[in-house]
Amino acid sequence: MSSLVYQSGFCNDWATEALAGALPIGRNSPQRCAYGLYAEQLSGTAFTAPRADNRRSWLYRIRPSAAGLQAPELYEQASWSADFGSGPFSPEPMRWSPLAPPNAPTDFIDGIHTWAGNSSPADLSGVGIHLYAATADMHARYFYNADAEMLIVPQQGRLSAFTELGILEVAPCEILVIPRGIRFQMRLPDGHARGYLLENYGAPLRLPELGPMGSNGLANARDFQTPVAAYEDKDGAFELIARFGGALWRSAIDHSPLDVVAWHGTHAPYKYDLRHFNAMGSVSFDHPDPSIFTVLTSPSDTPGVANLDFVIFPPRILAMENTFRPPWFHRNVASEFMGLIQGVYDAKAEGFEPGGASLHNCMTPHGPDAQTFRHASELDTRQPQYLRETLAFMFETRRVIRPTPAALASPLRQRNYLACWDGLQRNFNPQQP
Ligand SMILES: O=C(O)Cc1cc(O)ccc1O
Ligand SMILES: [Fe+2]
Repeated sequence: MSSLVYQSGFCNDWATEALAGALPIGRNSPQRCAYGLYAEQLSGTAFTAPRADNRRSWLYRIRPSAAGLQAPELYEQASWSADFGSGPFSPEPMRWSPLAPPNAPTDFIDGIHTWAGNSSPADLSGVGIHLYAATADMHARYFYNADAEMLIVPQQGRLSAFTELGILEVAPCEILVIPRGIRFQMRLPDGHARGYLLENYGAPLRLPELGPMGSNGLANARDFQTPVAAYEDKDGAFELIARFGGALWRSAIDHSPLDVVAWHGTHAPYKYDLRHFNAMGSVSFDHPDPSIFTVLTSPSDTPGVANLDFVIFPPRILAMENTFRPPWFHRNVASEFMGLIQGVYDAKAEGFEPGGASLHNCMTPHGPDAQTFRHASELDTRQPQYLRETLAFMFETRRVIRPTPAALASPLRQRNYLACWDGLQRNFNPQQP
């Protein structure tokens, strides 16, 4: 991994400068900024959001964001959508094999394929769920998302994000969060990358409460990393792509927008290594609800009901005695979109591949496949069980998740997914308690 410098903590009130003295002291907007910089505020929450939820940063930049831009024109990228349809769609459980790499050179923006989602950017709630597969750096172009905070889950290949607020590099088993509005250019240090992208149209992701767990555990705040200020001072013919209102817009820009020399505030990108997640679980019996593995949550207006929970199923030790240890059979009011970063997921012996995806919607019955059920019913639970080198995740939402027409019709769709429960034969015998 490269020698990038990060600041540690979750949504601290950061302060960082690439040139000494670039940050004003004791005020945000002096009459004249040091080095001839312009001051600009970027807010990610309402001005009046409670202090604990409030996100905004002050940027000190070579040119203000409004300068040097031509009027935007629509940019066609047909595979990235925010229209999740309105007609009926099947509640059947669905599963897909991984995306193949693109044939032609494709950058991160063009490599996004929308798979599912709910609500809309216009409602400021809901999510867009996408897969990405890319083989090229973003060249002479930059991007920002006005519609959503972006949660990126790499599955293959590293990503290097040069953002307005600094540079972050992530590899599989790490995640990257780029808040609404932050401009960036994505580069691929390995020449290819594949993974999952969630657009969060709702409240910014935050750490879940820990309740009776106490002051430590799950994702610990100090393991989150935010970059230090870094800038480009480049004039030239570039383009700035904006995600706005469910469409992409392209503007010519005469300089690099990554020209922030210093910044301070709470609205900033961050990365997190999922291997630092301190998994909690049952040390007596029974399989806990998966909310125990929440990494980040986007709350809704209803207490306890999230717009999105980002949940992982990390390597861990199962100790529960006289218990059916894998996920139980269930039907939930919440809807679940899952992906696999590496290894095997403990509810599915086969068919759920790294890079693949599954969807179990509101009240759709699902659970361990027949092979997993047989094995877990016979296991000696006096011994602990070591789940190593596995990493699955779930985007769990309060709203039904609508697959896109492209996902429904995709050749990657495993049409026989339902058959994984076929082998669960009837064992009932009223004579044998
Ligand atoms: O369906 C799944 O595999 C995800 C899941 C895991 C678990 O441990 C409990 C409930 C649940 O929905
Ligand atoms: Fe589930």
